[in-house]
Amino acid sequence: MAYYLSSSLVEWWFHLISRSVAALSSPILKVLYATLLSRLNGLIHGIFFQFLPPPPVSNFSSYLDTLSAQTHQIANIFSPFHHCSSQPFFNHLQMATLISDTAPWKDLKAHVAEIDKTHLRDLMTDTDRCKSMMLEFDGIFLDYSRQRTTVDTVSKLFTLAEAACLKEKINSMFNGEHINSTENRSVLHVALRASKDTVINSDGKNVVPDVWQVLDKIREFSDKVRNGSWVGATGKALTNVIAIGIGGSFLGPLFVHTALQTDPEASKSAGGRQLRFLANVDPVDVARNISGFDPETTLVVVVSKTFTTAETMLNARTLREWISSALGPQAVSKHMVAVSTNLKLVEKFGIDPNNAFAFWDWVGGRYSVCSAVGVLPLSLQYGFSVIEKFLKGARSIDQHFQSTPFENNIPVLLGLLSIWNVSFLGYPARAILPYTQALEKLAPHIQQVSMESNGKGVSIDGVRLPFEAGEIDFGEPGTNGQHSFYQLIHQGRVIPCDFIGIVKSQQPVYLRDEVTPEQLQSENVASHLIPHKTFSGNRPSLSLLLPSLDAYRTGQLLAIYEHRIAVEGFIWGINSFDQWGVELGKSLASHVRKQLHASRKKGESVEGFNFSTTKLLTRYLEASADVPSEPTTLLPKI
Ligand SMILES: O=P(O)(O)OC[C@H]1O[C@H](O)[C@H](O)[C@@H](O)[C@@H]1O
Repeated sequence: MAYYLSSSLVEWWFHLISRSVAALSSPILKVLYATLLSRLNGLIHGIFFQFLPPPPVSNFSSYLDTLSAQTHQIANIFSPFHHCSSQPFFNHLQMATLISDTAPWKDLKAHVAEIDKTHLRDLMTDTDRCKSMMLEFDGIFLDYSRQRTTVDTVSKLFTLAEAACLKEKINSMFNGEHINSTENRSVLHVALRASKDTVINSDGKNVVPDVWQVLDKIREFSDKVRNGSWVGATGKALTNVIAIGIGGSFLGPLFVHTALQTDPEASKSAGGRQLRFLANVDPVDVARNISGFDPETTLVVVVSKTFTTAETMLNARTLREWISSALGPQAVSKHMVAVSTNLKLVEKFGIDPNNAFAFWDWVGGRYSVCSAVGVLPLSLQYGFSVIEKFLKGARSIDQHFQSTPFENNIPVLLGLLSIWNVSFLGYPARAILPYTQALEKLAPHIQQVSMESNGKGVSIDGVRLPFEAGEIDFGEPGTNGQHSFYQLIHQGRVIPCDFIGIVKSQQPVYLRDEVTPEQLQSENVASHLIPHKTFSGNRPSLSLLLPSLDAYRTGQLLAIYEHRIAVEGFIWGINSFDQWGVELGKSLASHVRKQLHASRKKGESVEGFNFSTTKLLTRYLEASADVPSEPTTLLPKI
């Protein structure tokens, strides 16, 4: 206990040092101040070693690592040449300078006036420019020549990346440093898809063996369920799966499931099986999910990182009731399994810990599809070997992202272009437009990954941002979107578009050309209609062309977007890996729930809310006076 307490104190001390040194503008003052602080630092470590009990053996080497790293950091302050360091300490140091205060940011601001003099129509005639804005990796082709950028813009964006220490931040992520500083965690979703022989350390421990232990357990369990050696309480095979989860425990797996459903290999492998997702707390979602399913042949997977999320826990209790009322309470152990980082709560809920699949706090919810969160339900549906290909696809992009120079690095380029559009050209939204119905759930998933990650108002150091970070993501598969919101994109607001094309469709159908001679005749447009039929153009877009869409390519697409979003956050200097706004929402919702309960059960009046909320709650309570105050055991049904 004393060790942990003192260790936290030391952590806090270093945080203080880094922030206070960073606050000084003069380099000479920095050096003098750092000298003084390093002396004090020595004193603190002396006290730590002499008067406190030794730290536990397992933590001792990591403590020594920290100590040596910190000594190195203090020494580094004396170097006038340091700018970016992979040490988290320097993240504090340089993040205290907002990116918007740097010369490359100001240079890009000034550059906008030059770009405003250009038109995409003309930029597109410069073949050399266009060629320089096309690249390929592993069959994936990126063309960003339709962005409102010149070669000069792109080079200025690389200079901005340097000022933001992008390379060092990417390395810090892969090295398992605690870049999610407000939650004091590493960010290692890349470890979830690493090959068995890779070493990725978090807090001095290689996490890859743990990852593979769970993957092997999933392979074994999903094989048993699929081949009928794991059966339900009445001896019947479990051919249906309902995965309960919300947010990151839902959107990613749903996106991958939708992408694979019509892929020939995956759909063959899923033959006779069904996978559904239950997310919404609205009982309508329960009714839809259990409709046509028999508890005898259904396996329920409860997916929750925390195992406390109100919606998921309510739905889990409802489906536990669905199973036990039909098959008896003892059936739960055969029909319910769980995925969580909180195995204690899983057991408390009544799920056998042997049937729980772990993941770790260094996996953010919205980055968890490659953990058991996605891999378990998807392997039950498609077989582990198909899902392993999905992991391999994501891994190929991880390697590309980590090792490719920025000029040819797809996620880096995409991230920098987003920064250009949002922070310099002032286009805050982005449309994600995949030309395949199989990517129907890509935009909803990316909405969470992007908007929950980068929708922040302060820098990673807690300084209020003088610019708006984050972007508004939305989308729909083409051609559906064309018949819906493309009008606004053509002639209304400017919304940069990601066009995602798939060369070889999952379900190819080739029709004869249907163009009619009438369409080819020139139109005699009436003069009053001419302004309505005029398109000013100059609207940025980019094209990402994938050779096909199978499990491997789906993994690649996922990782491209995940890393692109991280790049944006790294440049803006924010923490893309926490979500305090959502946490606030959760606690506000819990106040409302408590109030509704107290009003219904004890007739308490609505108190402690503002006028509007009080009015709405009172009105709702009056209008729903027939709702029983005691929980009902009736299950929703269609
Ligand atoms: O997986 P859980 O712990 O149930 O959390 C589900 C979701 O809860 C919140 O909405 C978080 O902001 C999401 O990031 C998370 O994915």
